[in-house]
Amino acid sequence: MTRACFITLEGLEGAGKTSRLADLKAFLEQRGKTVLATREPGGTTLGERLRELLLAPDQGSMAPLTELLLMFAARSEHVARLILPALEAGQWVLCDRYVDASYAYQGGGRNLGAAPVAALEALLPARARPDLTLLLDLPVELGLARANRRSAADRFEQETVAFHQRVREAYLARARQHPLRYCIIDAAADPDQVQAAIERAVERLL
Ligand SMILES: Nc1ncnc2c1ncn2[C@@H]1O[C@H](COP(=O)(O)OP(=O)(O)O)[C@@H](O)[C@H]1O
Ligand SMILES: Cc1cn([C@H]2C[C@H](O)[C@@H](COP(=O)(O)OP(=O)(O)O)O2)c(=O)[nH]c1=O
Repeated sequence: MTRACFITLEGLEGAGKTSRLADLKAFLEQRGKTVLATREPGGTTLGERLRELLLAPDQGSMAPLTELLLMFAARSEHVARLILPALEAGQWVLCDRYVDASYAYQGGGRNLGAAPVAALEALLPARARPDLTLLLDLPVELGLARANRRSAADRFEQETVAFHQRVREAYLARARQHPLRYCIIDAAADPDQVQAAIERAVERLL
């Protein structure tokens, strides 16, 4: 039996992470895996409460470091209570956003840089490092247009195009720094093509 894997989906708003995660869960279950699908910020009761604070449009701005620390507070709870126990029980874990989102949004979008994110990441256990990160990449305007069609804008979706451009660039820089872990997927393509590319990438872990 192969070891349970930890797979993260990353990308801009509207990239298709939520839709593809559901299909990927079904694909893995067809292969006989038990799968936990979860998201960040969130996943636990406390994490979902922190998510509400972090995303509420009427929250207004917060200091970038406060935002980063709240993301990691939610993540610490998520890792300890959900992700590690699932992996240790042999379940595959699929997570809609994870540490790389902090590099992209707080490090890149909010201009904090990578150092504070790396310092917090170092506090997480080694087993909580993803085996594969699927970066659903697409132009900013396309992602925001899709996200706006879906629902009212949250605190991040209200940000400028320039903010989201920095987020995208920070994600692509992470992918260049971690070429073995990352797989960049063209998320502007049709859903079927995106799903096929994801399944090819995941097949290597099976
Ligand atoms: N490849 C695609 N082409 C066109 N529309 C898509 C594609 N993938 C997702 N969508 C649509 O875009 C919107 C955002 O998708 P979603 O999965 O919620 O993205 P995310 O979780 O990355 O923000 C949804 O309305 C979804 O149906
Ligand atoms: C996990 C994480 C998320 N975020 C942001 C990115 C998203 O805008 C938001 C989560 O919203 P979410 O609804 O999950 O994103 P999407 O619209 O793509 O489905 O939180 C960070 O800024 N840093 C982080 O570490």
